[in-house]
Amino acid sequence: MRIVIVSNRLPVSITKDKKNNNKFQKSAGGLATSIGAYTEKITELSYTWVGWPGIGTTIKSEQDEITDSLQNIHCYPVFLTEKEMDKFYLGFCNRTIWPLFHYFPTIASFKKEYYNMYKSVNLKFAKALSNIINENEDIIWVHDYHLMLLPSLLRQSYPTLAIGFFLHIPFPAYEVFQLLPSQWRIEIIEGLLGADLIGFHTHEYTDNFLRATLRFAGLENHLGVINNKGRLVKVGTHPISIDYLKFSKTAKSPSVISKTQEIKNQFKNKKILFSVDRLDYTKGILNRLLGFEYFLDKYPAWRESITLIIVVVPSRIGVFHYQQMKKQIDETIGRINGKFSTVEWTPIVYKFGSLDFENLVSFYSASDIMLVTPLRDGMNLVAKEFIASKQEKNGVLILSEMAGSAKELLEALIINPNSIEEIGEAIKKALDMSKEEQSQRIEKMQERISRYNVFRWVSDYLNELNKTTLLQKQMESQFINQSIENQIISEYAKSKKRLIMLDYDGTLIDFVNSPKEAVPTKELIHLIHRLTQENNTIVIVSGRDKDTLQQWFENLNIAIVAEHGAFYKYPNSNWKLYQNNIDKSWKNAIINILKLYSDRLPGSFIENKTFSIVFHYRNTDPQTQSTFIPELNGHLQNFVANTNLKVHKGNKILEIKPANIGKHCVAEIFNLKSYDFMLAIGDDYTDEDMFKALPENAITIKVGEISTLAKYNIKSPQHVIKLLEKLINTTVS
Ligand SMILES: Nc1ncnc2c1ncn2[C@@H]1O[C@H](COP(=O)(O)OP(=O)(O)O[C@H]2O[C@H](CO)[C@@H](O)[C@H](O)[C@H]2O)[C@@H](O)[C@H]1O
Ligand SMILES: O=P(O)(O)OC[C@H](O)CO
Repeated sequence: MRIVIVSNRLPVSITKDKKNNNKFQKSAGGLATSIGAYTEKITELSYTWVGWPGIGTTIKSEQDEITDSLQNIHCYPVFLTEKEMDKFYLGFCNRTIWPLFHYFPTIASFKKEYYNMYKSVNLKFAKALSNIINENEDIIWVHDYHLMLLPSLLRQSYPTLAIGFFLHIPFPAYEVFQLLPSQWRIEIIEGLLGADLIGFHTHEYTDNFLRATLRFAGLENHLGVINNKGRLVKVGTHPISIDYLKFSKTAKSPSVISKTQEIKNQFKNKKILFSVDRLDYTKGILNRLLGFEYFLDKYPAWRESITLIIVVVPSRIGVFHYQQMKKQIDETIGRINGKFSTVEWTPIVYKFGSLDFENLVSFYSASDIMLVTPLRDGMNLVAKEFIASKQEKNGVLILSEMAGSAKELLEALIINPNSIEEIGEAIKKALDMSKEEQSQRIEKMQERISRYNVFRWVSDYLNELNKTTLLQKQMESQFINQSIENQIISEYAKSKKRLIMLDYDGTLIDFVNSPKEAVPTKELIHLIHRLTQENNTIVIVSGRDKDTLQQWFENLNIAIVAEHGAFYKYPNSNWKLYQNNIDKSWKNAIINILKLYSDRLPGSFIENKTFSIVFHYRNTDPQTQSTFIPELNGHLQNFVANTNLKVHKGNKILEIKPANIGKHCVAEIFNLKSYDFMLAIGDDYTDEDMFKALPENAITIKVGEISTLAKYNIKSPQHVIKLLEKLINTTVS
């Protein structure tokens, strides 16, 4: 078993040294830090990490050299050209998705050329992976917003491959996701649904994704499991964490203890406020500075007794808004320092660059207050790293409620980062907090992060992925397999007189938006015609009205059962009523109720059949359906209580009909004993009546995965058609 981690960026980036030799440098950012912490200690699985090596060479010999050297550190490169990086990485990833998913829609750019390049780079990753994938051995774990189309691209070639996807940034609310052009947003959702497990940091992001899936792809979920055309996809919350022990041990190491002391000495008699981020407008660095200014203005007694150390690592400098942010940060720091500095004191100490690990932990450890103020952040690891480094259990974390980590680090001082006052007042509150309270709060947070560390995160995620693939296999085992199919074909071939009962919608043809559009294709008519050529009685057993069925199948030599059994006709004969005196007096009352609801639910309509009434809601807003339909169903159920009517919930319909009308009628209409082969296929609740009424030797098949009275399940109408074709071809050959 091998785990293949796929992310845009490899954990190392290659740069050139002065002699033009390749030099490896650790990649910055949360994804590389968190997954890197896991791969550093990985023992139970072998692994390969696939991604961009930070260099855009197109020279084959150079690429080969890089590929070879990366192999030693379990990495496999996907080379992206400068043009690809420009339109894919700086373009769609960081000018479209990043701002949009972080709720900055006004700076998001919606350029088609960016999206086209995004598609083509995702395809490039899929092709690169095809060089190394072993479908039966590998688990593929795709990471982050750069590669949201990749899961379904892989799924097309590898139907049984275990694929996980994790999004490191927020998945936004429906209204924000909706801002993407319609084709892009549906392709993104479908792209993600190629995975077996889709993970998010918080329940909020999970809910947002499930809502978008319902609205834009019409797919419902049951406890986070989506059935995507016969494939199960689990959507779940997996809050990422850190290597707690690495931080806590390093904080206690002699060299860090001594560095911590050095920092404290450097800022003697001053409280240290600390912050560290990638340069990003989402991180709320400006508001943090303004909050500090507010504090210094409002509490002048603290001046000269407090210093803010702010470290910002360069990031995505090719995007305008990042350059602009850098400029604003520089100017604001200059202005605040100009306003408050004295000969002996500079309020803000600013480093634009990276800190190595020991220095980072020393600063966490030395600081009294940590400021984490993102305007929006998927999780934010910095907050957790600070807590893990606080081995003396002193210090206060000020944390934005817009960070995913605020859902877990409840003992932090939680602030709204848009409020300069809240940031400033939180600094004051932190300074006033007793040592005892600081220690109690930190201890609780440490307990949580040490337990739920990055290794636990990985193992929980992989367990969940494994469970989902097992669930899928379990579901698959219900379906007709090759040996059952062979058995059916052989029984068919041996038999002399056959009765084949086929439901129509959802069995021979997929559901469509308007029932009138579900006209049988020429191919389907031809198939049924060929079926009737043999010693077969073919019956279409449908809930549709008799006139429609008559019109669609008029030239075929088949029997038809219409309106779920209210009417029937044998081949080449006239329609008959299954029962005389069927009561219709109830219909107006039901129609009046349904009209009230239909007026309130745009897209719904009422179908008035001879003996039943159907409320169709396929084309209505999926979100509204979830509250509206149970309400209507409840109303109807109460209304029909103590009558001989029944309300049935079908595929995006509610149908009201007399209880004694049903597809069980096939057992009476046809002389079942005269047939030596009986096959019934249907997808609907009404087909269960047919399955139940047939004798033990009948072959009954349900379309879809739902539990059923039928002997077997089959995946889809397309599979039904294939099975019927095989039956014909068997006897013909
Ligand atoms: N100046 C500096 N010097 C040295 N190290 C520095 C540094 N600035 C930042 N770092 C390190 O880089 C990492 C940053 O991770 P974050 O989670 O804070 O944000 P990021 O946006 O990169 O990650 C994305 O992925 C992570 C993981 O899923 C999510 O938490 C987050 O919301 C999402 O945006 C931390 O490990 C931090 O220590
Ligand atoms: O530097 P980037 O653009 O690869 O971003 C790194 C962050 O971890 C993104 O999640």
